[in-house]
Amino acid sequence: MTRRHPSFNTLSRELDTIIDSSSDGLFVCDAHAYVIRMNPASEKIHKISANAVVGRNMRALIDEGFIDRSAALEASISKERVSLLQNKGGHKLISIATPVFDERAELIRVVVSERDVTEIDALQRELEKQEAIKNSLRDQMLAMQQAELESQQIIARSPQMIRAVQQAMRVAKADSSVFILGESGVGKGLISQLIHTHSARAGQPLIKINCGAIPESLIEAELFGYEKGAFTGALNSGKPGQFELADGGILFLDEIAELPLGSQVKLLRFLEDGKITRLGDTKGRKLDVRVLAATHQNMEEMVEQGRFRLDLYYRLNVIPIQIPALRDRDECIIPLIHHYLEAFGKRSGCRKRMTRAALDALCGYSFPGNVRELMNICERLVVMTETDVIDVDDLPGQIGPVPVPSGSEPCSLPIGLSLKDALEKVEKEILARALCAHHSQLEIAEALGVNQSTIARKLKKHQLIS
Ligand SMILES: Nc1ncnc2c1ncn2[C@@H]1O[C@H](COP(=O)(O)OP(=O)(O)OP(=O)(O)O)[C@@H](O)[C@H]1O
Repeated sequence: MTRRHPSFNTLSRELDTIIDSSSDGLFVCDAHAYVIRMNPASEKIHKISANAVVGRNMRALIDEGFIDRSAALEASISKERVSLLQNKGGHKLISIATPVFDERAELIRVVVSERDVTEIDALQRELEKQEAIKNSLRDQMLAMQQAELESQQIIARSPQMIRAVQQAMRVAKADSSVFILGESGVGKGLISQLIHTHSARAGQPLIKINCGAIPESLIEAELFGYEKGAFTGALNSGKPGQFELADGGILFLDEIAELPLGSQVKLLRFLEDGKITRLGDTKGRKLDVRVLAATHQNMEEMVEQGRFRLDLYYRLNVIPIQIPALRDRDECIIPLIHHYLEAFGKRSGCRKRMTRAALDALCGYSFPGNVRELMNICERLVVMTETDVIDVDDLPGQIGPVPVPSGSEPCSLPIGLSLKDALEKVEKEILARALCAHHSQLEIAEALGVNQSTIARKLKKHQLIS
């Protein structure tokens, strides 16, 4: 079946219907901006009848104050599409004038479409207002959170650290176990406190146990308690373990990777059924304890080596929070320095400030001991610097204006030094670094592979402690 082309009359009727039924205002002008027709929507927008406008020139309508500007007039002059946004009787009107050309590229008509955008504009403004209110509320909330964090002495400025803190605040409300991961001194203990403060158990104890600091033979009794006669030297009365002491509250197991395999089994059992059994006892005790665990070890490696149970690792790792190393959060370094200079300054009654060069040198340092090392450096600087201004020369040897690549020589030795003096100097430097990176002589001794009394003696000899 062939389709017949519509006649001119049919086309014209169709066009009339389209123009008249359009909800946008439409009007047509000739090449000299005389109005030829105006649709009902346009009559409504301008509150005027088409009869009063058709045949009139746009210039005259402007002169009579009917409109301020005419898109049709401007398009008839420029012979280009013109868009105008104007106010008309308290309404916002968008007019788009499109020139129409004949086959000889002569302008023959200008078609103008108009739309009253007052409502859209009002909606847009309302939306912007709501957005501004939302932003200001969010800023207020962030400022409050920041103030709260600072009151808890937690400085978080880098995106990764802010994320870790936000995660901690979020999981605080849930009652699940949390696994806090990160190098030594990054603030895992601090995050455990934050979780405690924001949890429903805030009014109950937060008990911290460093699993690495308790001898293997004692840890099970320490954690789970014992009954009388459980072992030689056991108290006659028996003794509750830390789990029982933390009942209703939170138990923070730091250095969890150091937990012996026997205690790992007991911990797993507790995480599964909420029961512990004292050493020498036969019946279990039901307890209500939330467990937080932390480690600086690579747990996957520990599991692979058979030193940590896979099932316990999975059970603990349900909610992991990774705390980034300080060298990976540049934005935190200067705020932390200011925070600790201020805190130690207040404590010792001598306010100190730091030169830009010293701050730059510290920012370029890798802080193997993380925030703890930064804190110790600040404390030493506040106490030891004689002037009020701390400069590069006052910084410990390992930090200097030119960063020393890690793994290279610990300190530069003057030529001509005797072997004995050179060794002394290197030993002092190594001890000074270790002092910054660790928080006890025991830790330094472990890190350097000597016993604690040697460390104590050498620190004294080099006058690194009084
Ligand atoms: N974001 C921080 N803002 C302010 N002080 C911090 C921050 N992070 C850590 N500190 C401080 O650094 C010190 C070390 O932190 P913390 O003991 O929590 O580290 P850790 O990761 O638990 O170390 P370790 O694994 O050796 O136990 C603490 O004195 C703590 O107050």
